Amino acid sequence: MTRVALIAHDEKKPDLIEFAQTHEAQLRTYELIATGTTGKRLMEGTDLEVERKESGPLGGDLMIGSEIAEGNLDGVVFLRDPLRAQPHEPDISALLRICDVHDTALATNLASAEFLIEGLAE
Ligand SMILES: O=C(CO)COP(=O)(O)O
Repeated sequence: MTRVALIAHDEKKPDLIEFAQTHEAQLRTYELIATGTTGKRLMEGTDLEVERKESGPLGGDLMIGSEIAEGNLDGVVFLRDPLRAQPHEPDISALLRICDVHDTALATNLASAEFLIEGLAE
């Protein structure tokens, strides 16, 4: 089954929830994983089942990166906050890097997330 990670920084969580609501039918056909707070908010805001990892600052980005390294993920939607520094910036860079190492589809804004979610359906 297609497996997709959904992650958003705090300022971008409302955008991700709205995106998930809009694409809920499509997302339901995927296995979903998320960092801790993002996963909680997704399950509160939609009827989607989401496997939750640790919160990002506590290692959640690295846990998702490790799934990529193991070949378990088909795509990542990661709505980063481009305007605020994050304390776990090295973990974020590691996740982005491992996506490129394994050629895993990665969307870091809503416009590309639309393509990713639709593209994986094909
Ligand atoms: O910090 C994050 C990604 O870098 C997201 O973590 P949360 O989903 O726990 O807020």
